[in-house]
Amino acid sequence: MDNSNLILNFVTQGPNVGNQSIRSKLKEVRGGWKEKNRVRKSLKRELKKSNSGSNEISLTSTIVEAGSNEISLTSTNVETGSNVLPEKSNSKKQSNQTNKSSNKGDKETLNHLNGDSNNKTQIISSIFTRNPEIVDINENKISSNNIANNEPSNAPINDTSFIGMGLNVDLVANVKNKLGIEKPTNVQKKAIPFLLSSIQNNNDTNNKDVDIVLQAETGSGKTLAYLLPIVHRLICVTNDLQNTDQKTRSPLSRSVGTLAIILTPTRELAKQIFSVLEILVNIPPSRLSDRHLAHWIVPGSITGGEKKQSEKARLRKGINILVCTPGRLLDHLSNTKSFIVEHLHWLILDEADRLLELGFEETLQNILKILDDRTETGNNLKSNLFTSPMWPKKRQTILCSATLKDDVKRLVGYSLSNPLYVSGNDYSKGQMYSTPNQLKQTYVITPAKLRLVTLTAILKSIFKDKNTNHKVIVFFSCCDTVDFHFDLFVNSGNFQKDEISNISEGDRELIMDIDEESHRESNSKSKEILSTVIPKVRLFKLHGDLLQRDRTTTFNEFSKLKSGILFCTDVAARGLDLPNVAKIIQYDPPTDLKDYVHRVGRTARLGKKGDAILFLLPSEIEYISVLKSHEIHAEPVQVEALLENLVQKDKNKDYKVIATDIQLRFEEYVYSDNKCITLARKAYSSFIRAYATHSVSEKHIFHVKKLHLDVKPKSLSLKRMAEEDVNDEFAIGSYSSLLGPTTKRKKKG
Ligand SMILES: Nc1ncnc2c1ncn2[C@@H]1O[C@H](COP(=O)(O)OP(=O)(O)OP(=O)(O)O)[C@@H](O)[C@H]1O
Repeated sequence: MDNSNLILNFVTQGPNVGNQSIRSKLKEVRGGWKEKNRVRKSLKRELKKSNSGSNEISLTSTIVEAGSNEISLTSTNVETGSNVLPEKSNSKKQSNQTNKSSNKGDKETLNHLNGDSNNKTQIISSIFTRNPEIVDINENKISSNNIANNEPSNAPINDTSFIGMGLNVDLVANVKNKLGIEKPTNVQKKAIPFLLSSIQNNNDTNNKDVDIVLQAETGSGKTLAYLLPIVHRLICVTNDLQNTDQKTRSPLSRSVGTLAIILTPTRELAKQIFSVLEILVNIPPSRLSDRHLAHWIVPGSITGGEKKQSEKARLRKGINILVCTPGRLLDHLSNTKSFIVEHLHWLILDEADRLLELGFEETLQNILKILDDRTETGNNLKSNLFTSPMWPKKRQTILCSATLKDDVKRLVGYSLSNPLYVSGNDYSKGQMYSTPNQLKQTYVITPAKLRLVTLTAILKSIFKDKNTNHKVIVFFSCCDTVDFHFDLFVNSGNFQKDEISNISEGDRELIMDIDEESHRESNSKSKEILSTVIPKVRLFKLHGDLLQRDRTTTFNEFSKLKSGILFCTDVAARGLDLPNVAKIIQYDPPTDLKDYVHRVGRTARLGKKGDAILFLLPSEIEYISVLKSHEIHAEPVQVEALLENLVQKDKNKDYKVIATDIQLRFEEYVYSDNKCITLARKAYSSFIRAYATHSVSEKHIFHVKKLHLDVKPKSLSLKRMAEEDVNDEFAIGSYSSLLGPTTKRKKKG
């Protein structure tokens, strides 16, 4: 046989034939895993020879194309005694045959190979057969002028400057030098003057230090919109005090306690805000004098990631601007006596919708009550430190949100008094959501069986040019699906099927242990995790079940990175500023519309271009109308067009053949190891649970019952799933339609 066209065939035996002897012989082998692997392979070869006449044959074949790294693989179970030997043939003819035979009912697609159909039958997974018909009711309703108005809506604007708005010159210079920010965005232009109002509109008592609701689309710079005025006012207060009391440099110190609290829903966001704050207050000596303008201001972040005692110690010393998460704040307000909040002047509720969504409403109410009781503002402040007109006359509360749903409005009702609504956009007719104009939004209706290969096709096409940098975020609905797909994309590309697929469970466990050893060894050498499915691309995962330390590392690394893929849950959807993300893939639709807005908002930030694609099942098409009713317009993309991206090198190849090969490789990988199967099963059940959490208003589109009807018309139902939960085959079969693998399996052992 020619090396350039190497075909390997492995024939599986009945589950226990010869396995005992392999296992016992392997145990006798001395030496490391490499030696054991070598012996195992030779034993397997012997075993194969001696059993070549067996009646029940499960056949798998691997075609290795010389000169190419791409390994294509097909497999299935054959129930006759015929020995099936696929050969590499004219690939185009082969794919044509695949197409023609694609309707052959319950058996997997039969592919009679060119020229010798009598005894050479290749059977491939039928991911292209019996898929529901896709009727896109939205397609012809979309007119091109609805799509991605190219004028960026969240970009900095040229007609105003920060100095023109009244901000301190040195603060503005600092922002320019350290953050490269020169011009305000629309929301900053609108909000900052109101937040400086004590200074700007001193005579206008109606317009002084009002509470503010800040609603602006994602990536429009809301953080600086509230941080800049606070730091500015503290600088002005310092200057005022220095002018009245020339002898002291500044009588204000960190011991004055906490003057501003910024509440955020997640630790990541708290850390992000804190790092911006550190930059803002670290102003070099003024060009006009040698004074450090804000030297006394100590920012701090308390998010529960460290020991409570050390948090207490930091609070005792004094944190003037505190960024924190609600649970920890309430804890310290209730239990840390040295936590001084009597002089609090600003309270910011950032990502307010997310705060509520994570169930913090009661915590927020308790925090507000304690702060109301303990805060002394305006005339109640006895110290001379607070006589400057630059202090807000009362505690100013600012609520930020990219979306304004009813729960947020309720929160506004009891936490803000007579608030002023400032919006970065021209929200029309009670519009609650807005996405950046320049964001290109698309959707693809994908039959369940094609989801995984479609995702692979998109990722492969994005990274096909090795010299271009891309950052991509893929959103999943739950932690377990992130874990499963992460493992699949990290390991399945290197998976050598011949290593393990044809041996018993007992031997498999032994061998998997050996292989894990080697895997651990290679992983400890390199900290970077590369995908083997999308070669040479770094892969990250981020979700709430990971250790905080790992989450922080991932966030930091992915932020700095030029090229890579992040698999994540909605933990990364809110507020996180991950620079230069080019594409968002919503592999699982969001469980709430506002999550859609936040997810796509990780790209197209600050006027930059961005792309977002949403995966929908055929039963979920109506979701596009829901988006449209909220002025969110997405353009359809055909699944076939995306899959054609799989044909990269050999243009004569049929994308269906390649997609099937990829799918089967995934399947073989999943079936190779009990751990993978467990991951898959967990992913499946968590996926179903997450699916059940779609909001009531969208239940008619995303209903678990619909999902089952759509996914496996004949055999699937939730009840059946529960009964059969112990059965790997069934679980994987069910899972497969939704998450990936689709080949029907014979139950082993
Ligand atoms: N005027 C500006 N010009 C250029 N860049 C800016 C400007 N204002 C803020 N930025 C930068 O834009 C990025 C996004 O800002 P920020 O995180 O505050 O946006 P956001 O509106 O809060 O977004 P999200 O709703 O997604 O949380 C940050 O990296 C920030 O440094």
